Parts: sequence; C-alpha cells; structure tokens
Amino acid sequence: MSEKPATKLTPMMEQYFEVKRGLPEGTLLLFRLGDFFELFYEDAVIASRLLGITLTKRQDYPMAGLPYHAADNYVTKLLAAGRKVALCDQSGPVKPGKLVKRTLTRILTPGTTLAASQLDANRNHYLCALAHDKRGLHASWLDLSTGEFRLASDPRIENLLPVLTALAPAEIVLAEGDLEHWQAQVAAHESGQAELRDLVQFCADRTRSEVPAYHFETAAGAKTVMDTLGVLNLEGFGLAATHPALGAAGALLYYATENLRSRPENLRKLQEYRSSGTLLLDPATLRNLEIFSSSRGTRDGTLLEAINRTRSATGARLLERWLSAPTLQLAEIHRRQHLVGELAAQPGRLAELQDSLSQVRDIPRILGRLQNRLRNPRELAGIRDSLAQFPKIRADIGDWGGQLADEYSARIAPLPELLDLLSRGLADELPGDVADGGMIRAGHDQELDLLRSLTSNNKTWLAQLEAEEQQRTGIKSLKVKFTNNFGYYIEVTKANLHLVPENYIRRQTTVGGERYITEELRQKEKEIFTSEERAIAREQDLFHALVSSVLAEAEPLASTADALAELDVLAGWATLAREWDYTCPIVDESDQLLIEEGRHPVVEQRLKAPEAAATASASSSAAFVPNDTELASNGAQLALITGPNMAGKSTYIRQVALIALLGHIGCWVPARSCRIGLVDRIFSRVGASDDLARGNSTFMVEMNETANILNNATRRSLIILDEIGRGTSTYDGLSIAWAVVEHLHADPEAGPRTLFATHYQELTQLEKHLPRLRNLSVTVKEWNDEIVFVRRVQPGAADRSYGIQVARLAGLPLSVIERAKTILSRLESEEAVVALPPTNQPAPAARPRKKITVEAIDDSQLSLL
Ligand SMILES: Nc1ncnc2c1ncn2[C@@H]1O[C@H](COP(=O)(O)OP(=O)(O)OP(=O)(O)O)[C@@H](O)[C@H]1O
Repeated sequence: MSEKPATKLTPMMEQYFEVKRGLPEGTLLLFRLGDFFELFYEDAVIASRLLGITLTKRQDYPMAGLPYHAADNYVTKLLAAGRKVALCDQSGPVKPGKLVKRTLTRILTPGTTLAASQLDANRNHYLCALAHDKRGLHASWLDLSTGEFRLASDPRIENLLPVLTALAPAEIVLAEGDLEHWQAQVAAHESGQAELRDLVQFCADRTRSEVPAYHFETAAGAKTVMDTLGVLNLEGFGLAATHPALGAAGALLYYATENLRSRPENLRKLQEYRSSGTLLLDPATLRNLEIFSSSRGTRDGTLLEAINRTRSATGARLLERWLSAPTLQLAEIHRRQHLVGELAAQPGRLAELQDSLSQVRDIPRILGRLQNRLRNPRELAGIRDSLAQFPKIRADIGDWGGQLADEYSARIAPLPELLDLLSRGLADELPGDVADGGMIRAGHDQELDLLRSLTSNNKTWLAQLEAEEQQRTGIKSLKVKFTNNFGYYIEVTKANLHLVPENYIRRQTTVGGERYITEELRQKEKEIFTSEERAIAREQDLFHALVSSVLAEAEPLASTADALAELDVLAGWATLAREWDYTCPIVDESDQLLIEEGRHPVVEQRLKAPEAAATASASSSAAFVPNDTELASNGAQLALITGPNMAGKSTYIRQVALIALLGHIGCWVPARSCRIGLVDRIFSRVGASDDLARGNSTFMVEMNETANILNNATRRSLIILDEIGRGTSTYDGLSIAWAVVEHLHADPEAGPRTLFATHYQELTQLEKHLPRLRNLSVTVKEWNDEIVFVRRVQPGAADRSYGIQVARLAGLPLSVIERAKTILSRLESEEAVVALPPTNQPAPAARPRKKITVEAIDDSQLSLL
C-alpha cells in the first residue's frame, strides 16, 4: 500500500515514507502536520471512507486530515472498525524553513489501546496469543490497561476455548501462516478437525495480527517474560520454564512492546489458568443462556446485567471475570457466599459502603496509563480522590467485624502520605493535558509561585503601560496587544498615526493601522516569556515528581484496588440478595441439584419492571411463578419436560442452569432453598440458531452442538436440551431425540444431570423403562376452549400440546384455526384421509399419525413398533 511514487519527494514526504516502511502491513499512519494529523495515499482513502472526512489532493496524491485535538475520537472509530493506527508526532521545535523532527509514538490496535475513551470501563480488554501443536492448545492473554497477564495450555482445544470465548479478546496474535494451516487441516478432514474448526471459527471472527513464528518459541518466550516482568526465573509464579504456553506469552509481549514502542511497564505477574479448576461453559452455552450478550446482541437481558450491582468499573470487570470462569474450589465459593451473607446482614452499612466504593476511580487503568507514559493530570486527581476514600472504607470494614474485617482490613492500604502529597500538590481544576499547565496548586512550591507571580506582575505592568501610553500620546484608542506569531505590540489606528511618539518602532502595517514595539516592551516581553517558560517547565517537573510518587506506591495501590473490586462485587450481590430475596445455596461435592421454588434471575426481573407490569396480559402475569427441581446423577438424573407451547419449558430449564452457574461464582441464588453438587461443565442445546453465514444449516448447528454434548459430558455435567430434533422431519427428529435420551441414560449407575424439554409426547413413555428418567410437565388450565398459563412444573407427562390454542392467542385468523382443528382431529383419529375443501387445488396427502407404543427388550434398549 501507499507505493512510493517515482517522482522526487519533498523532504517531509521522505520522512513520511521512512516511518511508513517500518510499520506492520495494514496500519494506517497518522502523520502530524501542525494542528492536524494527515493521512496520505491509500490510508487517506480508507480513513475518509471510515471516518467520513474529506479526501483532498496534495500535488497528485490523495490526502485526508483530522484535527489534532479531536484525534482521540477518530482513532476510536478506526479501532472499532478493526484497524491499526500508528501515531507519528512532532518531537522537535518548529522552525521556519526547517524540517520538524517526527517520531513514531505508538501503534494503537484494538487489543493494545490504553486511552480511556477507547475502552469500555466496565469490560476487560484482552489481547490474546494462540498456538496449537501436538501437545494441544496454548494461549496467553493480557489486559494491557490493567496489567492482568495469564497463560494456559490444555491438550484439548475444547477445554480451553470456552474460557477464551468468554474473555472475548479484542485482538488475537498468531504465528504467521498458522490460521491458513489450520483451515487446510479442517478442509482436509484430518483427525481432530472438529475441534480445530471451532478454533478457526473463534479466530476468524476477530481482529488478528500475525508475528513471525520464532516469537512463539518456548525458550525465547520464557526469556521475554522474565525480562518484561523483571524476574530471574518463573518459579515465583509456579511455572516451569518449559511451560508450553510460554511461547504464546512471549509473542504477546513482543507484539505489545512493538505497538507501545516500549516495554509494557504495568505487568507484575503471570498467572496460570487451569481449565480443570473451572466450570466450563462452551460457546454455545454462553450464547444460549445469554450470559454476557442477549440474543439481540445487547447487554440488556443478560445474566451479567441481572446480577450486576457493582458501583465501580473495577468491580464490574471483576464480576465479568468471575462469571467467565466460575470456580470449582469449594473453599473459594464458600468464602464468597459467607461474605455476601455478612454484607447483606447490615443493610444500612452496606449502602454506605457501596457509596464509598462508587467514589473510587479506576485505579488499575489509571496506573496502567501512568506506567505506560500516558499522563493526564485529571487521572492523578482520580488517584487522589480514590485515596481519600480508603481510610473510611477500611474503618467501616474494621467495624463490621467477622470474616469481612479479618480478610479485607489488611488488604486496604490507606497511604496517608501519598494522599497528603497529592492534596497539597494538585490544583482543584485540572487541565486535560500536561502541556496546558495549571495543574499544580499554589503554595505547593515556592519557586513555581515566584515564577507565576512574575508572569502575573508583568501582565499588570502591561495593563498599566497601556493606560500610561494612552495618556502620554493622547491616543485614546491605543492598545497593547499580543499574538502568538508576533508577541507583544502597541496598536495605533490610522487616524492617530500623526500622534505616534518617536521611540515607537514600526513593525507591521495592518488594514486599520500600524503595529509598534518599544525597547521597553521588548525587554518586558522577554521577561514574560522567560518566566512563563520557566513556570511551565517547573510545573511539569513537579507534576512528574507527583507521578513518580504515585508509581512508587503502585503495588499497594493495585492490591487495594483488587480488594475493593472484590468488595464491590460482593456488596453488589448482597444488595441483589436483599432486593430479590435470594438464598445462600449449599454447594458441595454431592451429585445433587435440588432447588425449592427456583426462579429465573433475568425473566423474574423483567416481569417486575414497570413497563412489563403495565402490559401484563392474561398470558403473562406480572409475577414470576417459582418451581422446584430435583436432579441427581444416580437418582432422578434425567427430567423430560413436556407441556404446551408458551407454557414455560424453556424458561424453566434455563433457570436451573443459571442457578447452578450462580452457585459456582459464589453468588446467592433466586430460590427458597438450594443444594448444588459441583458441576464440571454446563452444556446446552437450546432453540434454533442459524449459522448460515458459515455455511451451516439450522439442523447442522443443532446436531453439531448435540454431538459435542454427547461426546464430552461427564457424570458431573449439567445438560439442558430444548426440543432437539425439531429441525428435521417429525420421525427423524423423534428418533434422534429418543436415541439421545437413551445415550444419556446408558451408564447403568449414573449420568449427567439433564433437563430435556420436548414436544414429542411419545418420549414420555420412556419413563417406564429408563429408571432414572422422570416425566415433568408444565401445566395449563383449560377454560371454554381457551388456555390459561399457570407456569407450574409438576410430576407427570403432559397430555396434549395445545399448539392450536396458542396459535389463536398469537392472532392467527379464526378460519385457519378452525381448519387446523378439523385436520388435527382427523390426524389424531385412525382415519388417514383429510377431506379437502372443494375449491382447493390438490394438496399433499396428509400422513396419518402413527400410533407409537413402546416395548422393553432389556433395561435400556427399546423397540419401536
Ligand atoms: N415461571 C414463570 N413465571 C412467569 N412467567 C413465565 C414463567 N415461565 C415462563 N414465563 C413466561 O412465559 C413465556 C413463555 O415461556 P417459554 O418460552 O419458556 O415457553 P415454552 O414452553 O418453552 O414455549 P415453546 O414450547 O413455545 O418454546 C416467557 O416469555 C416467560 O416470560
């Protein structure tokens, strides 16, 4: 791109191409020219299209510019469009006729940006490197804005991909050619291609960057990691120097360093993530259960939103992390549950604590920016204002007593000296840019105060000069003025030129008059400039000293921020528990899942929302109807749920999965009582989801997801299946659903806890033959050929499906409803023939409904007659 033209270039364009040559392909170069960032050649064409800015021509090549002060907004848009942007700034003084020195200051990519305006405060922002070899999938991920840095390796892609999907990285780093290689393997149907296909899909959806493969070597990676973290070995992090994901970690650091144009300075540790310690939620389940994103692609209507009562950005991000990797460590689950209980027990104090937490600013991200050379005076004030809250929060927690006081008092460092320094040093009103000056408080530094008083005294002197000169010359309209180009001067209008005294030296003629200077004025101007320049320089030194004092305490600040983020999440859950009457579940090693009066956390809140209550109709009453659940892998393992359309089957099975999930993050749950035996993985196959863009039909997606479940579920898993087999003909679908139920029940002792919602009434007969299968149905009341939804789940199979009644509620024309009833009664009788109305064209022959009965051959094998 941007081919260098054959004609001779100006020195500035030579400079441009010099920088451009060193950039990774596809990077848009923003080149500073005075008050603008300019783009040239193809970059200009792309930017004008993406940003809607005007495309102009300079000599014979395209050019587009954007104002320097608004650059942030434009860069945000380019990153959102998946582009990489290099900033080349002026780094030397501007002198007429001389080429200004320019330096590449940083390369911004979707995964390496740090500016607050380019980050969602409530979301983590990951850059992730991936490698795959015979030993499995290796990954490392990094949130540069907060310094969180992890690595993981797993022999099976499917064990690691779920958590990576939940992290939703903004950008992926791969070794050159890897993706094409994987794609070729998938296309060639090599062994393991099903897993690889998921990996390819995961990568294909995201902004990717490639680096030479040698950056992914383990030994080199280990060295890069140690150099960046400033450690001599990796033992302190519990990592062997041969950990297979160190290559990915090294490649990630190499890439980040390249883009920041210097080493990331805010990384302190590298933590290993192990999928064996986590409840895994595969990508289909994340989507189906609407954990982070609703079916409409919004945050509204998600589990995350429903349980988020955090008051700070750090808390919101921690909640997202906990939810993306629910833990299987009972001790940790119990710890969180207990703390929620302590917090919920004192509502008055809880509200106060949350108030204080809401005033704590985003310390990890502020530190990240300060450490990586993005220094904004207002952010330093963010540290000051946060520090002001620390002592109060610490005292409140101390008074609280219990485990809260034991654990958290010690984790909050009050840092009174730093607070005092920042309070004395920083002004109340702060500029957004260090270059603007004015950030240091008067009285903080004698020298600065003196320089400032010189400047302001001089300015008073100038005002006096104007008055004196007006009097001396008799020119009433005489003015002492200042412009950037010209400095200070005396302006006299044309009509008064004859009154100008001798000592005035003429400098410039303007339309309305003349501009003069005097020796005295020149002298004063020098004094003013010097004192102003010295004041700014002094102020910048003082500011950087304050930054250094903050960075010297980066460690205690960061660990306090971690503790406060936890408190924020837990306090939020305590509020949630009080608001919605949640209960503390017993989470243990049993194989049970017992829920008394469970509710769907999202639907329940939606039904109570004012707009829902206002539109509540007969079919959706405003109050959520709670329901019980009883599952155990060696007892009631498989619940088959039948019931009319719209009765609440899907809601019920999802609510069970969501309650189980909440139990594993330590949150209380919407139920009267609850016991959850640890779940290693939640699987789901819910509703129809088209994947047409990737060439998969609805049925294919459904079967892929079902295959994944049957191949990977263990006795510890929880499975929810909603109407599998619907995407094909009735008998094919029924047969598949049937075989799936049998498979899940095949182990004679125990199997994955399963909820299976279906319209195939025929399956309910299986209860007689599969000892761990239980029929449940969602009841409705029938009244005058109409149905009323009661939303109660009860033992036993549903007798019929009421599809036609529901169709009527949906507003199908009455003639169609009546006709459907006639056809149904014929189909349900033994008669095979459905009479067609005389005017109609011949229609396909309706097939009679086969009577299906079940006969047992042995325990689990059934035959269809
Ligand atoms: N326990 C409940 N209390 C109150 N309202 C509920 C309850 N369960 C479900 N609903 C409401 O009923 C509507 C239909 O529920 P759902 O989609 O679960 O039915 P379904 O039986 O799966 O229907 P279909 O078979 O047509 O897919 C939902 O929009 C939900 O708001």
